[in-house]
Amino acid sequence: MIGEIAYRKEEEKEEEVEEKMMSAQRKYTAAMVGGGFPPAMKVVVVGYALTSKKIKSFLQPKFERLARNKGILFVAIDQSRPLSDQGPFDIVLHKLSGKEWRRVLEDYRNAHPEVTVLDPPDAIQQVYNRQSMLQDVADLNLSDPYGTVGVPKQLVIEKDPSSIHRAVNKAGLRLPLVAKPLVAKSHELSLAYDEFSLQKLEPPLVLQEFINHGGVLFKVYIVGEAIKVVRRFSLPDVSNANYQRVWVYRFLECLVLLHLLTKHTRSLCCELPPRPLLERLARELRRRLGLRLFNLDIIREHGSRDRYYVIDINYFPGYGKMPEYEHIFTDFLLSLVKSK
Ligand SMILES: Nc1ncnc2c1ncn2[C@@H]1O[C@H](COP(=O)(O)OP(=O)(O)OP(=O)(O)O)[C@@H](O)[C@H]1O
Ligand SMILES: O=P(O)(O)O[C@H]1[C@H](O)[C@@H](O)[C@H](OP(=O)(O)O)[C@@H](OP(=O)(O)O)[C@H]1O
Ligand SMILES: [Mg+2]
Ligand SMILES: [Mg+2]
Repeated sequence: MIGEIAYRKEEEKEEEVEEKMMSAQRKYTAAMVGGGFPPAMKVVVVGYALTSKKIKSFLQPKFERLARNKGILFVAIDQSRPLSDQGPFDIVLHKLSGKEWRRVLEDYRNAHPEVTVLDPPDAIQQVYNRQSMLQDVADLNLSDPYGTVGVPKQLVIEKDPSSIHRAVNKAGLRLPLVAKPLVAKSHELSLAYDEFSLQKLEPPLVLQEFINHGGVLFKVYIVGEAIKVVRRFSLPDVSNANYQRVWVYRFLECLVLLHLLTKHTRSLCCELPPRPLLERLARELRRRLGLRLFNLDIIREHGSRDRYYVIDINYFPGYGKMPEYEHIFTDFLLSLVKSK
């Protein structure tokens, strides 16, 4: 990768000139980095610790090229070496799992408060668990002239599938229910249409009331203060006609079915949620969650003009699918350094 090679060269040269420089300035200059950056351009060094899947979807060549032109250099973090021995970085982008890695990041944040770590590991943990994921949206209880934003009624089942039926009745949840694994990184989703199917589910999971929403979902991508909304196909509404039988099925199978059913009969129409409502929601959640890189899955209740539900929050989602992400993301990275 061009960025890595350039960076290694820079490290070697840095040793040579270190004595002369005697500067606390951590920014890289073109002279230090070598080819690629115009002379005297301050280079923002972004260390990244991402899975190979994420690197492929996020660090696309067009994005890296644009970043380079704006003076941003992406450098792969080597997990086998101490973080403090690498860099120096201006920003660290990460999405890796494991307790040990979280500890490494926390130690690094404490030792290097001058580096912006996106985002704090503890804050990310909150949205990795579906029990706590939507808590801030519920607490916010947003309601203004543009609409209301809530969360579906939900219940956590830790274990014992035979107790689900009783727990559902006690909590007053109405069927059908969406069952999602408690750990948000797992994407297997089931629909339970009646009491019989409840005992077939495998805890630990979260049960959520299914909300009819016309088969359209809004993905709201958030990058710092920027937001971008796109429409996506979603699960079709549940009616008497399509749930006379008991169905518990995997989400993938469901998506194939959905795709076949809707391909020629539907287009992604309908109005986006009002911008001021989304801006307020994003602003509040950024602050409450302590995150800058996430997206929200939002649905509008069928038959309502302004009743919205947040059903999912994803940390560092698939930005490669967000229109204009290259410009939005690079501007965001530069703004972080500027604001320091
Ligand atoms: N409460 C609900 N009411 C209606 N439909 C829902 C509900 N919850 C989820 N869905 C549907 O199921 C899909 C998957 O659910 P969800 O987004 O929670 O799962 P996920 O695996 O975390 O998805 P992602 O890939 O976005 O991380 C949604 O995109 C939506 O189509
Ligand atoms: O952007 P949306 O449609 O919300 O979907 C994302 C998921 O929510 C993320 O969990 C995926 O990222 P990870 O594979 O890093 O978990 C992410 O993977 P990607 O970055 O490889 O596209 C997406 O699948
Ligand atoms: Mg989702
Ligand atoms: Mg999700």
